[in-house]
Amino acid sequence: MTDQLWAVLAVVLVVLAGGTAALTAGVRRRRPPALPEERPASVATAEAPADTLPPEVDDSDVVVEEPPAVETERPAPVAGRMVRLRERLSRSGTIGRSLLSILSRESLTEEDWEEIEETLLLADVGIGPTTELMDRLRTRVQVLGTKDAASVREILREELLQLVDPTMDRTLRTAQGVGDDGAPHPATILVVGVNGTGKTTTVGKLARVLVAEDLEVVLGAADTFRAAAADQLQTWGERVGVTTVRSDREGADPAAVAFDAVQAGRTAGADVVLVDTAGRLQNKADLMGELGKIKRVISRQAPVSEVLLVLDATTGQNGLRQAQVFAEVVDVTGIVLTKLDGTAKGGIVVAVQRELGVPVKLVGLGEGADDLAPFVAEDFVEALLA
Ligand SMILES: Nc1nc2c(ncn2[C@@H]2O[C@H](COP(=O)(O)OP(=O)(O)OP(=O)(O)O)[C@@H](O)[C@H]2O)c(=O)[nH]1
Repeated sequence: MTDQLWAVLAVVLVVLAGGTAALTAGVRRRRPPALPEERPASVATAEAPADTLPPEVDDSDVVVEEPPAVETERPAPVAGRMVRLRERLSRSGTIGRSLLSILSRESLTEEDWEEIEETLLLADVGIGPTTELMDRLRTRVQVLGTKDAASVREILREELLQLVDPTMDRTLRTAQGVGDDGAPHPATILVVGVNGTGKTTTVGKLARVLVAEDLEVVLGAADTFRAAAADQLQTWGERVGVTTVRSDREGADPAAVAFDAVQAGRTAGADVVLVDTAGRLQNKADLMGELGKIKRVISRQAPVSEVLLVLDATTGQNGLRQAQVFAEVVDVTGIVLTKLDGTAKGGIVVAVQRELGVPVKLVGLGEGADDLAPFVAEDFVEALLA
């Protein structure tokens, strides 16, 4: 009898213990969900000041890497870089030189015009701008009485310039702003684009452009997808005495790095915070989620001043499609066209501006540290005709 009693007791205990475990597991699984990112402004203010990290963002592994106290490089002056690097555009110049030689022929046949069209399309100018330019050239060449070389060149220069659009505002927004509390905050520049387009290199070169203009810069290595990208960026920064905010953990939250970079910039009284991002394109929703979150989190401390989209000029129409995806996801304010030194497809400048309605602000003209130039429409067209 006693044995039976003990057995019943044991069964009751086992059942009770199992029930408790199940309950505990249930509680663990039913933890309250993380706070939604988008909350009404009033609630967000009540729960956390605007300049603190949102609870869903963990920055415990983000570090601020001060540059070592060594002698730093002085980057090359920025003004006139496009003129100085003009010979790097010699391949792009094929388009200008070809057009010039065709237009200079005694009388132009339909075949000549077809050749002009082909030249423009091969240089990636795009169908719309090509048709437009041809119409204008036909009219102007007809009106032109004598066909001296100088007048043909001048007509072509004017028409190409109109296509590249010298009226677009290409200035980088690098001025500090003032917050609601009256405190200054740095300009923040988010750099987006597909991996391999030269994004990290561009952020490094852009830091040098800004340092050459005597601006205080902080870098944010929010491309946490590839740990080497942070090392690469830090090296760029160290060369010119610029601090890099980064995480050593691959896959760390990019928004946390971006937030801490802007915070470090504010604390240091920096003029500009440059944030490199990963921008993986395998899924538009992911991209939108990641870049949207980075932008929102940065905005808690300072509005995003610029979103620069880095595009590889050698990728032509494919690059253009990538650009469109990014433009649908974030408000791109400027384009950086890299590797323009290695391509005859300089017409992409026109095509991308037309497609996105956003100006090309900077161009990459080589692998050297100071081979990034502010884009000047007049200098570009002159280089095409040189
Ligand atoms: N010729 C030339 N090469 C360039 C230019 N800009 C970048 N590159 C090269 O392009 C390669 C890729 O550059 P990265 O900066 O590593 O590319 P990324 O887009 O940052 O790639 P992830 O870091 O993987 O995102 C490097 O070898 C650069 O030197 C340019 O304007 N001209």
